[in-house]
Amino acid sequence: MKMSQEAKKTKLYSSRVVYVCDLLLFKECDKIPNICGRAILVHNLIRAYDLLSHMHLIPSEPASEDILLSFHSRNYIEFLQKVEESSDLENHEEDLLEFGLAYDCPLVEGIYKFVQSIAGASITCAQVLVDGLARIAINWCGGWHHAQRDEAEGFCYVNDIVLAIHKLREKFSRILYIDFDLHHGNGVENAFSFSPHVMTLSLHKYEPGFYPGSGGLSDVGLGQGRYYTVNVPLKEGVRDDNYFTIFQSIANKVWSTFCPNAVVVQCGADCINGDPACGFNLTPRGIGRCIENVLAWNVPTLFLGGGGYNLPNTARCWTYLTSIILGLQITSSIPDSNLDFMCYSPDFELDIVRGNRSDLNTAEDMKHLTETICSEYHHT
Ligand SMILES: O=C(CCc1ccccc1NC(=O)c1cccc(C(F)(F)F)c1)NO
Ligand SMILES: [Zn+2]
Repeated sequence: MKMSQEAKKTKLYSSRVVYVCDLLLFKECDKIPNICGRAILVHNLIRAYDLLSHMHLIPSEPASEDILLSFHSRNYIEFLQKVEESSDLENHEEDLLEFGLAYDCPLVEGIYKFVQSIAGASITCAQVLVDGLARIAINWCGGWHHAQRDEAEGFCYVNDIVLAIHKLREKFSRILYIDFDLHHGNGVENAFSFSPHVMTLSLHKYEPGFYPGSGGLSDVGLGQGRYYTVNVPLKEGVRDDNYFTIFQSIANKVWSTFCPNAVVVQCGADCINGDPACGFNLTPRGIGRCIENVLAWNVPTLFLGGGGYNLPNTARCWTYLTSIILGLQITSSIPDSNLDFMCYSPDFELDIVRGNRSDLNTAEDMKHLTETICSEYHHT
């Protein structure tokens, strides 16, 4: 049967990798606490390694009010619009607190435009996958997994991930969300805990008093969504081998039982050795092996950023992951054409080696986690 022009175009794109390249978005991203300058640092390193020429660069469209309301409450969105216009913030004190706009989510300048921009980038990527214009999309300015429907939380002002998954649901019936960030992806899990169409899989540090505190082994989803929430609570110091082994076991079980037709991956880099969060002892190679597993599934996949407070290391990590996604080998010596070359001193190497701190996860811990999680499927 003769291929139509349109089908040929889509066929052509379906092997493509789309990358959100938008200087306005990078500027908005700088407003997020503690990661000022990170977005452009990541972009500059990806460019210095000449990876941009292998991707289809797209600008980001700000999210409309309607799209934001597909997850967030009208109260929250209207408050953001109101507070952006008003100059006298004094008598909004208690409202600010009610919507989480305090402490780790201080009010940022032009907050509504900021939220439209941050959410819009991930939704733009989801739209590209829905339209079949590419099989893979990357937005390193996304991944804000703590935001709840009616409040900001944990540096997350809008849940771009939930909004992107909601957009993907227009075309895909079973979506797997994978969260590699050091912290539990509570906002995304909460949004879909009752849904059998979205499976959320989060690997994170889990110990008394560690933020956000949710994501225990017994947290398996609710109602129709029971057993469509998977949590892998880990102790501190986990290393690449333990992490990859348990991810591979669970991911392959999830693949064969849930059969996702689209995947969203949050690649928060605060799980990497050297991050001030100082939780895990992973290297980008460890996460790289996990996403190679995901790439082998060959279904539409959206890659997002997230945490990552050692800015040069986060740039190293996401540049390395971009090369894995593209299937390209890149040199470990940072190109001296890079604008921020001095940030990568003293080694000027892309590789991040693991630390010597011990992995508190014993072989028994890992065996127990794997058996408990992989045996869950006998119920369904
Ligand atoms: O990374 C996060 C947010 C973590 C968070 C939530 C609520 C309150 C504080 C934090 N911040 C940190 O855990 C943290 C860890 C290391 C370094 C920093 C930094 F931003 F101050 F550098 C912050 N989620 O994936
Ligand atoms: Zn985090």
